[in-house]
Amino acid sequence: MDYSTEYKRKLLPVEEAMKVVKSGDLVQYGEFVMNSSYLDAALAQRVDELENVNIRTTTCPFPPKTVLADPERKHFIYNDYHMSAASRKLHDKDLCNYVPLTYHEGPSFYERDYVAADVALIKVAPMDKHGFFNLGTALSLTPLFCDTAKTVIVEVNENVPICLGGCRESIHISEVDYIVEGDNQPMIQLPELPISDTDKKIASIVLEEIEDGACLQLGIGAMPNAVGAMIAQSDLKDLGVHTEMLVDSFVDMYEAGRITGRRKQLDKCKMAYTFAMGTNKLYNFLDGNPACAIYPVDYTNDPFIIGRNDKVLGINNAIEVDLYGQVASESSGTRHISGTGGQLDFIIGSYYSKGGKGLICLTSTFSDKEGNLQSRIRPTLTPGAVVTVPRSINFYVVTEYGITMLKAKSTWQRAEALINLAHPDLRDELIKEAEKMRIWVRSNKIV
Ligand SMILES: CC(=O)SCCNC(=O)CCNC(=O)[C@H](O)C(C)(C)COP(=O)(O)OP(=O)(O)OC[C@H]1O[C@@H](n2cnc3c(N)ncnc32)[C@H](O)[C@@H]1OP(=O)(O)O
Ligand SMILES: CCCC(=O)O
Repeated sequence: MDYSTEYKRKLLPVEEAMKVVKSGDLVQYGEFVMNSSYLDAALAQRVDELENVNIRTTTCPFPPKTVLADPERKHFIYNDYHMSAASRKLHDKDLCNYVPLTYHEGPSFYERDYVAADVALIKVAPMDKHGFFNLGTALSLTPLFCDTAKTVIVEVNENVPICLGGCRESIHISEVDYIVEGDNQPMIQLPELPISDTDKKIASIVLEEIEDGACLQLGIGAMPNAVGAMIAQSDLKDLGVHTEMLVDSFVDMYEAGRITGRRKQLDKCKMAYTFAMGTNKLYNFLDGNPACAIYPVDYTNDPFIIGRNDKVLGINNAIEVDLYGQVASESSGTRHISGTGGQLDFIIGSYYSKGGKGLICLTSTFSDKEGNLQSRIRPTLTPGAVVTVPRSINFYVVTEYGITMLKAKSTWQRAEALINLAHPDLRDELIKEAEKMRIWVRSNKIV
């Protein structure tokens, strides 16, 4: 079948396409690096004509022009399911709302009609001969935006890599209302983060936990990248990947021969993921590569699906952990930092996995804005901090001073184990605080 007539019929100049948006609408942007700055800039041109337009995204890496054009928030109200550094800065200035999300539940928000977009603005690769536009590096919740929006507008960009997948990695022209040909901006690249000596120390402790045939999930930040770099140089065999986010270090591990996926129970020989963010090294690797399979997040992050692979090793970062074992990864006190994302999904999923381990990794200290060294292992979480992983679900905690497994430990055993992961100079203070909090049973008091 020839789709070129339909393509021409649906093709609009960007200014015309943006006229679809009305005051009071909910406009759903794409996700992660698949956000379209081209469509956003065109919508921003209409700032004075529109009122009370809600925009939703997931981890948009740039500050949208719609938001910058409206510092009083009279026209556009911006919402993010998970703060990027750019969203965090906007949130600090009251220009971005956070929408709490346990990541694998995201698609169900739309399936259950808790939220429905009026207009979806989605960046895609050029149409193939079968009439499909590939959705590129972010599947996540995007198919549900397209299913539920009253109007779907796609921006075609020739630089979007074709990400092959397990399901719904493309949208068909019959499901698209309007097509805009964009400015073919290159893919947004995230700089590789510098890896500190402490990150390397933590990574070396994590490496000890990884066996041949393990199935990896790496979170965001320098430390998971350090783990990836060390694995690439190790002699580990037949590692698998079932992750939320695919980053550059997976390419290094694959090219070094560490990843084959042969021992996976699901998606054998494929790296399963729901979004990718990194540099062109990653995007070039993904393009048309059958070794990778992108899926919606209600597959990759469903704890029961995660648990069907054996030896799942989830490696994620946190902001602080208290002596009860509660993990705060999304806020520092009342300051919102990021989001729950898939952290809880992977801690729970790794526990369901035969031989699985869910690791919360953090440096033992943090320098505050005044340059004072603060312990990230704290008696209680900073007031206002949001709990990302409850104590009953937390599994392993790692700092540069070691690793501990919390399951089946009493409250005093947990506190003792966690104090042993704190910076040695800060341990006495933690012991005193634990005593005040009466965490110890008298006979087990630390002396
Ligand atoms: C994409 C994925 O991660 S997939 C994995 C599953 N999802 C998750 O784990 C989600 C929850 N986790 C996260 O969001 C991240 O891992 C984080 C926030 C815990 C750490 O991420 P990193 O990129 O290493 O954080 P980074 O060191 O850049 O700090 C981010 C911000 O938090 C602030 N921050 C970090 N630690 C602290 C602290 N102890 N006290 C106060 N502020 C802190 C930093 O100053 C920075 O703010 P800024 O941008 O204003 O300077
Ligand atoms: C949107 C989810 C991103 C994360 O898990 O960090």
